[in-house]
Amino acid sequence: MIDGLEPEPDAAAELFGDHLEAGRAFTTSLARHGEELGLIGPLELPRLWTRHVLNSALVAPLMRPGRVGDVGSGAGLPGLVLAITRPDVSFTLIEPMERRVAWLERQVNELELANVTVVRARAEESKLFDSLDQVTARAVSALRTLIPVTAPLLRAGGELVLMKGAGVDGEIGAAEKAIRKYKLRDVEVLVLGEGVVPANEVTRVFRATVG
Ligand SMILES: C[S@@+](CC[C@H](N)C(=O)[O-])C[C@H]1O[C@@H](n2cnc3c(N)ncnc32)[C@H](O)[C@@H]1O
Repeated sequence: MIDGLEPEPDAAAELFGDHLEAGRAFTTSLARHGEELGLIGPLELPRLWTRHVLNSALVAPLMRPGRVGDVGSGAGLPGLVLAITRPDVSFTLIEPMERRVAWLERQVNELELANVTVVRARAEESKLFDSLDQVTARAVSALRTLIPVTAPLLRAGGELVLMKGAGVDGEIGAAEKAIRKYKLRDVEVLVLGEGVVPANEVTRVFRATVG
């Protein structure tokens, strides 16, 4: 077995349900090829499941049937993991880097994911403005700069679901101007994964509605 695969079998079963085999296949590919393709650092291998894959899957229950954009998908986090766990939702993975786009497309083919489109672009140049029901992002940038990049992609009433670390409250304070400019309402921070993943892997989500 490759290091880093499934040290948390109960959490994996709970979060992936019927889609656990696909989750394992994706994680195995990422463990095998992620470092050489520059998708993950060598230190990430032992914590691929908990810190990256399970962490991404925690957001799946927040997804609504409709069209979701994942800005800066990189290795497919959270976009591919969400597409695996939520076949009822259409995902558009937005990523500018050619090698990462090639990886995402290869995974879509290998995992036979019919609910994913990959767009090679920066979000600001993606021509997806006003079109999406929800937008996710993980490890892309602080809210102050992330909100101006993600909020314009949403239709009126659409929702930001931005994965954040423990510093999210400070990021919200620094993003006040952007929160006002993009007319974000119902702003809240959700804490996900308590009792499911190890305490140090609990994640936070900045959630807000546009307009
Ligand atoms: C640190 S990586 C995180 C990747 C992945 N979301 C994760 O959690 O592992 C940030 C990614 O965001 C992409 N990115 C940065 N700015 C972007 C933008 N304006 N629009 C779309 N993608 C962007 C980068 O190319 C990179 O793949």
